[in-house]
Amino acid sequence: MEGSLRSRQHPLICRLADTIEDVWRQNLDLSPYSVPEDLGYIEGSLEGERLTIENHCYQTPQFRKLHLELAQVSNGLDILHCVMFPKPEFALPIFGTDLVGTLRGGISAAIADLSPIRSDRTLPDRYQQELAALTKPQFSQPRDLPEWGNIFSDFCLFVRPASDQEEDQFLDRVRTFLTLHCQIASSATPLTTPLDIHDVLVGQQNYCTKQQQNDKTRRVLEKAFGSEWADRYMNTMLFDYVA
Ligand SMILES: C=CC1=C(C)C(=O)N/C1=C\C1=NC(=C\c2[nH]c(/C=C3\NC(=O)C(CC)=C3C)c(C)c2CCC(=O)O)/C(CCC(=O)O)=C1C
Repeated sequence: MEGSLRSRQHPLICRLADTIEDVWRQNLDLSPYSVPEDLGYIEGSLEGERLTIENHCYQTPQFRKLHLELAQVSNGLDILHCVMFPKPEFALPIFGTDLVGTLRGGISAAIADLSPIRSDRTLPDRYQQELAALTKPQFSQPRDLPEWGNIFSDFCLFVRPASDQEEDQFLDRVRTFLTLHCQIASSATPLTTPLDIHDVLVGQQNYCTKQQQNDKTRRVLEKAFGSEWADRYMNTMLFDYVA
C-alpha cells in the first residue's frame, strides 16, 4: 500500500502488512471499524524519541475487530502489530503477530500464533489437525517466551529470523496460519448458549490481561506518550476486551 508507513520500514514488516491485508481481503467480508478519538494516525515524542503510529482497523461478521498497527520510533525501531478479535459468539482462537526490529540490525522478534481461548488451552480440533500436519519450520534462532506468554499455543512461532530465507519462511508460515484461520472463521456457526459465550469472553479477557503485561511494549509507548496515555492505549486500543 503506497504512502503507508510500511514503505519506510523493514522489508519484512512491509511484506507482512501487505500479506495480512491481502489474506483478509481475499477471505473475509471487511467493513470499516472507526477507532476511538481518531487514533488512526498518531505522533508523539516526550524524551526525545518520536513515535509514529498508523492504525488499520476493520470488522467482519465473525470478528469484532481486526487490528493492524504499524509503528516507528525515530531511533529506527520498526514495529508491526496485528490482532484479530473474534466476536464472542464465535469460539475461535485469537490470531496475533508482532514484528520488532531495525533496518540495520534486522528483525529481533518475530512472533505469530493462533492462541486458544479455552480454559484447557486447547485449540478447536480443525486447527489442531491442520496445524499438526504442517512441516515443522526450522529457524536457527528460536526465542523463549516471557512469563505472560503462557497464552500462546504449542504452534506458536517466536524467532529472530537470521537470514532472508528464514524471513521468507516466517512470512509463509504466517500466511498459512492466517489463511486457515480466515477460511475456518468464514464457515463457523455462532454459539447460542450464554454460558458458552461467557467462556469465550473469559478466554479473550485472559489473553488481553496477559498481553498487557508486556513491559517491552509499554515502555516504547510510555517514552513517547507518558504512562497514563500508554496505559489507556494498551487497554482500549491494543488489548481491549468486552467485559
Ligand atoms: C501475538 C503476540 C504479540 C502481540 C499481538 C503483541 O502486541 N506483542 C506480542 C508478542 C511479543 N512482543 C514482544 C516484544 C516486543 N514488543 C515490542 C514493542 C511493541 N510491540 C507492539 O505490538 C507495539 C505496539 C505497536 C509495541 C510498541 C518491543 C520493543 C519488543 C522487544 C523486542 C525484542 O525483544 O527483540 C515479545 C517478547 C517479550 C519479551 O521477550 O519479554 C513478545 C512475546
